Amino acid sequence: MPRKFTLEKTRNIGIMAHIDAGKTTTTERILYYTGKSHKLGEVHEGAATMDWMEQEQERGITITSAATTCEWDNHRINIIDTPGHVDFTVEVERSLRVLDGAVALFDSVAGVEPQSETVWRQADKYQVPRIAYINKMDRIGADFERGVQTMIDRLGAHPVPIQLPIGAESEFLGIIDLIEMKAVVYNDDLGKDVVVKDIPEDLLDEANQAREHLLEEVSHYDDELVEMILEDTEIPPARLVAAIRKATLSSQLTPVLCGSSFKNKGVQPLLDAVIAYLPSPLDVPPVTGLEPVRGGEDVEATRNADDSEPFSALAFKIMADPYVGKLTYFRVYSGKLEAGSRVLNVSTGKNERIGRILMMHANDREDVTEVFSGDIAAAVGIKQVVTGDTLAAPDKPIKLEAITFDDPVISVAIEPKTKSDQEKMSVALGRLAEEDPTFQVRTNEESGQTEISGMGELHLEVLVDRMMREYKVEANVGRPQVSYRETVRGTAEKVEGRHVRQTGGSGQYGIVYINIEPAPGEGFDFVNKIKGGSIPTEYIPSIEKGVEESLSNGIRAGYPVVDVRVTLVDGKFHDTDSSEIAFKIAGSLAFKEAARRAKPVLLEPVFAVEVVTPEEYMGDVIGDLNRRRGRVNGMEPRGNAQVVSAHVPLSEMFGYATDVRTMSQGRATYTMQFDKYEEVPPNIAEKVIEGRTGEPVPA
Ligand SMILES: Nc1nc2c(ncn2[C@@H]2O[C@H](COP(=O)(O)OP(=O)(O)OP(=O)(O)O)[C@@H](O)[C@H]2O)c(=O)[nH]1
Repeated sequence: MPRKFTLEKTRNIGIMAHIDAGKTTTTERILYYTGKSHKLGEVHEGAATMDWMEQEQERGITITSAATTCEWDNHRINIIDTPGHVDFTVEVERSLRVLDGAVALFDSVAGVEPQSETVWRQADKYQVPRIAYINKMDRIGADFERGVQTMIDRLGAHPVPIQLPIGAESEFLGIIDLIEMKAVVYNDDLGKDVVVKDIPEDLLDEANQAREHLLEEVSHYDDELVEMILEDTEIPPARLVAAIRKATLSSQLTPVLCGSSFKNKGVQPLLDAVIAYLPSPLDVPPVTGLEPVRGGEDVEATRNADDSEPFSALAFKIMADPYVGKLTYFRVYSGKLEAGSRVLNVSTGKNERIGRILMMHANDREDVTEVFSGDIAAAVGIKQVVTGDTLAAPDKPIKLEAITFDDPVISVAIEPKTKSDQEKMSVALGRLAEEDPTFQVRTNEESGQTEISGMGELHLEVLVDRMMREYKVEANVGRPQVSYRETVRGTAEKVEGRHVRQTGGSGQYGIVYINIEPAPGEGFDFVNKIKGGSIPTEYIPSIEKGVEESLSNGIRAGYPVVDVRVTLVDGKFHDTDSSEIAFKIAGSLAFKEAARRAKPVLLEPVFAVEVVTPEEYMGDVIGDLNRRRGRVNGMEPRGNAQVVSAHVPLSEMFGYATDVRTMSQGRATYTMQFDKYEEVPPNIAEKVIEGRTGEPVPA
């Protein structure tokens, strides 16, 4: 079966938005107009087709990113759903990795909100070309110009309107298209009665100015356009579109559109803009990766978006599906893949048979026999796979760069209610962890309890909820605990680790000397400076292993140790009594002693918190943040409210949702996101250590 759409006519896009900006509604409308969904569902009444998970409907937030395929104007658009809540940044990261372009969606009243900032920066990191859509133009307080200004102020972006709104709030009637210089007026709220006409007299001046601004901005990136402007040549719309496209693809500017998805105004022009300005798979650089070489070092290689190249794809999402089992969402970068054929999971080294290939639509799925480069689809039948694995042609493998994720910052203990729950629980947790790399499961060595950890309270809540509902596990859930870390602030030199047992039989003999020092941002670094063979090379890896094992057991409180450099400087061995195990133990002992001497400290996750509150509660909000050990960084007016931004340790933020509501009679809202690890003040560190180890706090 030949491909239905050429690569030029394919768009892989994401919609990035702050929570509640209207992403679900907009996606719904897109699916409606592209004919894949037949009724307009009001999101919070549970009819929305994208938010198919129960929890999502109840909470009204989009949690999992599913890829949805639709068609518009003879193009295929794959929409990779990206969530707006920072507890799910992993979803954002993974979708940014596989999409080629994005629609950044903003609320016309709030403008750019804090979490849009996070996502925007992530998109900068992956150099994703974007167009912006200022939604909710029908809301009271809607202000297109201010929305655009906040993109400059808060994102440092280069927004250029290619549309203007006609009216605002309840008077929002449609848009002015600055390319065609026409008015698009919606006569109803269903998006059915649309007329294109001349720009209304009273908006003509404004439209001309905006058009001039657009031409000026775009001409910075197009010399020929400058000439046309200077010579007063009429610029054909297609010529202008091409110039905007070029500047958008190189991320030099962001075209801005507007609308009201809820009132069905502006959605079709948005779809047109996706096709006009966002990249096809051919417009983004070819992927690079490493090609394994038998018996040698891997070599760098690229794969072009081309069906005749060897098959390569990235698995970006694994989902347990109640009907077909495990679904692996993947993006094909090169080549093609037939259902029933074999691929190599380059990351595991195992060959896997692809059972079925499915194209996912919002509310149905279509079996396809073949997928081509640039496609996004889901495979059934891959046994061993995790997010970020590369799938490739077995005879021409390549390993694409894996997706990187932050470590979890929060954990809870969970205890199954009965013996049969115990088994179900381990299956459920295993599956959920497979789907979500920022969700980890471990057994606490001391208590024997199962601990799960993730990126925030909500993240864990949702996962526990899914475990109970989808896998019918009954369990008691403990209170959320912060994931602390340990590190050293000082140094220690030539610290001995001695493991010597020579009481008959073959003894054990290993002595090592190490230095330890802080290594900010490096995780763990091991340096071998053994000279003159004081320890034979074959024992060095065992010493490193011994040190590494100690790292995970902590120094004072049993939390993982990070950002240290350990240098092996000297040692002693015995011809017959030395062994790998003896050196491993010596390494571990040396580390424990050295770390203890090098000013160990406890680190805690600190979150960037932004509270939006009416002026009259600002004093209370700030006072409360101070009591939570928060550092208030600034305040600024936004509309008729005040925005307070602060850094607050996660351990002090439990229950904040309720407290802030009580404090402000329900009127203040807040957002928080992980920022960095910082040292815990000594008096508090003592309490944490006591709580963890049961050791008394010194008076
Ligand atoms: N007035 C108005 N309300 C809108 C518009 N678009 C969406 N909404 C409303 O805004 C609320 C949030 O919309 P959603 O589509 O769920 O927002 P979202 O960005 O998907 O939110 P999450 O899934 O929670 O991240 C809903 O009550 C919508 O009805 C719009 O254009 N105008």
